Amino acid sequence: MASVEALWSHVKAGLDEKQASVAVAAMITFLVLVFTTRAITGSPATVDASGKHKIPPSPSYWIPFIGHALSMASAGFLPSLRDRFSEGIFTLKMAGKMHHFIYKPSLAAALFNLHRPAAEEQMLANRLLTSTFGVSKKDAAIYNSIFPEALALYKHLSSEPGLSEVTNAAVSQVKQTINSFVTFSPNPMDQTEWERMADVDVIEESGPDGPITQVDLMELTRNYVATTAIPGIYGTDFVENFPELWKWMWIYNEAFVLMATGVPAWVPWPRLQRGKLARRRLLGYLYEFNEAMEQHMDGQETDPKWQNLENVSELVRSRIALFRKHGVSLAGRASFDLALLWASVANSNPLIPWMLYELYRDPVLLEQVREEIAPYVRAVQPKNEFGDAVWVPPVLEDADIDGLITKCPLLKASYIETLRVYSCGWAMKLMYSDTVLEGKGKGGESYLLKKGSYVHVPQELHQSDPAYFPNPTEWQAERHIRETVDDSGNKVLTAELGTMRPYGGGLKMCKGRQFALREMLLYTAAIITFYDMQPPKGGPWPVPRTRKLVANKHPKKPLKVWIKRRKLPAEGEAR
Ligand code: HEM
Repeated sequence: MASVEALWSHVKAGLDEKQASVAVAAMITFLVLVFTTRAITGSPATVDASGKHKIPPSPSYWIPFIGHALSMASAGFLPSLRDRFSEGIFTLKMAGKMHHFIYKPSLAAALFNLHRPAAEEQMLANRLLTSTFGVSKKDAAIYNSIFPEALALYKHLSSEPGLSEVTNAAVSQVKQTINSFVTFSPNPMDQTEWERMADVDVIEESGPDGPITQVDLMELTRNYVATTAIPGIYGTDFVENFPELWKWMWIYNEAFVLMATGVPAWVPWPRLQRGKLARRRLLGYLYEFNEAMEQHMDGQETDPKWQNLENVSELVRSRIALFRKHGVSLAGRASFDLALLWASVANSNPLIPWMLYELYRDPVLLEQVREEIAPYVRAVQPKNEFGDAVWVPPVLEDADIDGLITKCPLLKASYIETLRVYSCGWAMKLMYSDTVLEGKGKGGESYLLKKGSYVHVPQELHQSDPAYFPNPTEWQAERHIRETVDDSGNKVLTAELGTMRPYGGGLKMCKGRQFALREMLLYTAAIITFYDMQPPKGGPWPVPRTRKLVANKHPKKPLKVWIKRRKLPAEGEAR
């Protein structure tokens, strides 16, 4: 108080009497406005004019028009409102618009299951296509007119035979490369691209337990997964021809939200400027790829660096065919491919290092998972006929993905818990007409969402809700395990997503979710089979501080680990 008075006398000293009275009047007007706003805004849940539907509750705010917008910067703001409003929905006012936030699973399900025209569902996403992926207005209009057809092509990713083709391509890549996930070579010429990006440092070349390497786990894993999983979608040439692809992708990802919120290009924000440069590079690569695909599909000769285009997936081929048929420009195709490529790596790849981190820091669970997956990830050490001086790489003979999904509940529960703790997807919809959300179940209320209001489902609000997940900040895979009894009376353990919806829902639901499940189980299972990890120099595992990056959490500082090879059963040896 004393400092406010001191400040005020300082201000007064610099003003003449007339100026001072204007300043006093302005300040009083402002305070009256702010306190009146605070007094008249905010309300508990009320009912609409018909008396049938509820209007969601809303907290009060201080500043007219701006409303709650400033409070959104605080990480604890939305969780505090979740704990205050038990209805599962509340409304905030920001920049003059109503924004409803939903965190009760039944209301989120009701929102996702609304039968709205496809064009309405796509309308907001169209803005992203332009602001973030750089689609021109002309190509966006064409896409709008062919949206249902474009959407239908995702069957080549989400159902058979496409799903198996993409998954088998990843399995085949993992078989070929798992031994060079870490090469343990101090010579950069012999290291892989994903190692060089992970600040690799060989600690010991030939200790009693074999070589040890220090790496940044996030960088190593997300780049390894991108380099070996994406050939199944974009073919091998695309990934091999652009070794800097992933470097630019992660720089672009850092600026994704700034681009999505439409921060103008001229704002000198270094992260935004770097993101725009990265987008130019990525679009350049994808343009070149599309040019080569154009020639390939027309039966023309391509540059020798594009000799393996026949292994591009049916999903990508059929999209190009559709875009060609409807006159989407090559630049437009590059932008739509950027959207698909980004969706394919940005969400799942950073979750795999988190799953590894959580498993390695729980040695008991790690051993249980290793035991559970052993029949489905068959890895052996071939006979060494050259003596100890020569290292013979172990072999990943087979990875049975169906077995991992259906017979390994602890692994699957670890995947679900990793999604719960580390993913923070956010679905957003605009109401083009007054809409009633019918909450299902006992005591399910219906809510009226007015035309022109926005509806958000920040998945994290539910995923961190202690009412559903006790001690929500703790990673506990076992919480997702359920025991059931099968037809023969045997106990069966299963793990399901339950009330969680990390992939969204309805028409816009993630089209890569089936592949993401397979990818996360495959890579985690292969890596924990072939490698051991520990914190650098031993000791307890650090608990990294995190920041949100688009739809995932990322470590604020590099997540360094020491990695060494695991001893695998010798060929022909009983397990
Ligand atoms: C765990 C990993 C993943 C998560 C949590 C995730 C989540 C999501 C979410 C929340 C959406 C938006 C839904 C909406 O707008 O309501 C989405 C869209 C999409 N995802 Fe994923 N995703 C993951 C992995 C993948 C992968 C690996 C692929 C491709 C291989 C993929 C392809 C897509 C596509 C193409 C869309 C856009 C669909 C459209 O435009 O309608 N996703 N994803």
